[in-house]
Amino acid sequence: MIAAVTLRNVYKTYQQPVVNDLSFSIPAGEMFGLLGPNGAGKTTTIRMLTTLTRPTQGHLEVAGYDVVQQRLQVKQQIGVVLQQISVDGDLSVWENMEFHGRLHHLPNPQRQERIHQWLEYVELADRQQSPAKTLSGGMKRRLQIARALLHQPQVLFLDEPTVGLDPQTRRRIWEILRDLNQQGMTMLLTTHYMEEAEYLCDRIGIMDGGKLIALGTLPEFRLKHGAGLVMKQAGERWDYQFFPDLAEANAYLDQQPDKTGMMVRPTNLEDIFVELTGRRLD
Ligand SMILES: Nc1ncnc2c1ncn2[C@@H]1O[C@H](COP(=O)(O)OP(=O)(O)OP(=O)(O)O)[C@@H](O)[C@H]1O
Repeated sequence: MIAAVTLRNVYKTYQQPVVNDLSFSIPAGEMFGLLGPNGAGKTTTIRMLTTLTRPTQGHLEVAGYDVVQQRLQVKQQIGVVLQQISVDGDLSVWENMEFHGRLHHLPNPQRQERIHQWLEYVELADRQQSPAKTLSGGMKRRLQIARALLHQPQVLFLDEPTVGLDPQTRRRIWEILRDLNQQGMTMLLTTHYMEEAEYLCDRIGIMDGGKLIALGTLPEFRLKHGAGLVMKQAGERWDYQFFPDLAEANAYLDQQPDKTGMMVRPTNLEDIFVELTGRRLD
């Protein structure tokens, strides 16, 4: 399998290391999620991969190009959806697309065709003349996604794509991302929503304090840490006990003479994060 994204021993240091010896790769076609709490180093990792900031040390490759030595080629191969909504509010939806298309030197009539195609795809065709500032948060995010796809990138980077959106709008964005991935788009997204990583991502890298502390699929994590969980309320906090599966967790609960404040449920990513770090994601 060809790697679409590779990081080898990557560091970024400001006053202190914020990305600390990061190594992983993403095969072409994969939807990869970087999960971690605020300040874990996820945005900095995306900023390095998308040429927005240089690594202090280490090797980064995207679509076969060296991110430091071949910035221009990398920029042509990537689409980027940043956390801050970066559409120009005074320009219309169409003009935002047009501006991006011209930046990427897309010739006409191809540029017009693609703008039509992607605005249809994200269901913004009927708003193409509206100033972008009049769009809802979810629509602006969809415009960012359409714009990022205009020059047909091989890899799409999304930093917290659904942060601040209501659950219904979040679902809509998830469907778009999933569909794009099914069409073959490689994606790296960062999130601190465990449901987002669970729902969307083939593989998940868990980051904390600039380091990758776990890497795998959710079933792999469950196999390693236990797929069944018994939670027991202990005053203000909950004690967690992991079991290989739900049946064993239930069997354990059945044996307890006093089941007050105890419950059984399947293990999720947040539980695994807590198990690994002793803290919650938020
Ligand atoms: N330009 C900068 N100068 C100094 N420190 C920075 C800079 N950019 C980021 N940091 C620090 O690096 C650390 C990691 O930040 P980063 O934004 O990568 O984390 P994150 O996991 O993406 O969190 P969030 O979800 O809040 O964006 C933080 O402590 C942040 O304050």
